Amino acid sequence: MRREDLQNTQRWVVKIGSALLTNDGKGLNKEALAHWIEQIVALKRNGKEVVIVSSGSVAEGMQRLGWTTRPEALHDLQAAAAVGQMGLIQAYESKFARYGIQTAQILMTHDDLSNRKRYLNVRSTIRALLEYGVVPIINENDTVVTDEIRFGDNDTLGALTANLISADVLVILTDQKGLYNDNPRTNPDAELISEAKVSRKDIEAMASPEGGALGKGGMYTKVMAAKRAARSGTLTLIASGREENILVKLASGVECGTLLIPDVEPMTARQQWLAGHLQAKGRLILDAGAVQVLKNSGKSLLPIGVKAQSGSFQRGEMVICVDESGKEIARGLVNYPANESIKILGQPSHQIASILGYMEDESLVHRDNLVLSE
Ligand SMILES: Nc1ncnc2c1ncn2[C@@H]1O[C@H](COP(=O)(O)OP(=O)(O)O)[C@@H](O)[C@H]1O
Ligand SMILES: N[C@@H](CCC(=O)OP(=O)(O)O)C(=O)O
Repeated sequence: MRREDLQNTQRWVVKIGSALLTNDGKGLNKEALAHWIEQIVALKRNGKEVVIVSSGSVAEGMQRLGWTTRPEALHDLQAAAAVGQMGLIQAYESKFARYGIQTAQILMTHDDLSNRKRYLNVRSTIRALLEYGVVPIINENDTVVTDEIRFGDNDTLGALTANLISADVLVILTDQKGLYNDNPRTNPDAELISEAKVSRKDIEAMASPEGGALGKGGMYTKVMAAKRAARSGTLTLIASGREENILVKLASGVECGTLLIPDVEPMTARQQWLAGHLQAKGRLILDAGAVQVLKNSGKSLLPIGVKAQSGSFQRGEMVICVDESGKEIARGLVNYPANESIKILGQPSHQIASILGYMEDESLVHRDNLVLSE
């Protein structure tokens, strides 16, 4: 993959972070917004499809409510987000309208993406919108999520969106020029990394979770987002939204920002959906034989290879499969609820019916519902 190849890419997800969208915490930076929109219009005229993942609702809500510091309490954050989302979407809508381009608001939660039906629905809605030339503008549905089930940062949402629509490119615009080998906010000698493969282990350590006062997740969630995006073969660009014409420059292959190249085997759409489940309800501890079978032969997980379990899960919920040292091997949807699976652990599958009185499946996790972790 070379920078010039970016000219030939088609489907882009552009994530614009809180740190960038707001004027030092005083509401939205409407001038900057107008400049990104102008560039997105240019990309569209060049034949690209663009989906925007935009933060900024909490910051805009704080401004509208006259609050100067980001509230701590969840209900206050949610109130600010509900007020601010109005302003955010108004700003996008009115600016795109000047170019005769329609926009659409999509608010998503983690639940929407882990429920297979809702996931497929939102996927076809976004595809339809793109077909009609509309620019979808996505944010987390902050008003309905609780702390345990939120994405929190929009980098993760951007990556899952890129997976959802098999985007070619995920651009993460932020307030730094890209990924540095150390946090430039605390280390003035930190150097910008122009290009790296996503499988490089050291890039995670370089990226600190410390962000600015308004952003969530810092650079760490951006690097993790690039790794997630790579599951659909999507390449990630982390770049400064403050640089003039940044999107147009990136699209024409100019070297700026950090290019994170997917160098891992892309997953199938179903595997991406499985891997995108951020919350698991339980753990299964596998013996060494089962670990090998899962890793090397792509077979289902049978109860005989499971030594222990924890957590309370229902049939069809996500569980993490770990080896005896606790290292994650795979994730998958379990075929039996916790109170039944505990009875069949270590047992051969032909015993399931006599132990439980019925047999749903001979496996605890079927291979179609299983995805290997890194
Ligand atoms: N290695 C790094 N390179 C660049 N920025 C970093 C790094 N580690 C941490 N950061 C911090 O991440 C911040 C961007 O993240 P964040 O504040 O969450 O912004 P956003 O709202 O755009 O997601 C930067 O301002 C910077 O201070
Ligand atoms: N959904 C929140 C965005 C969360 C957030 O700040 O994320 P990020 O821009 O990744 O630091 C909002 O609109 O304010």
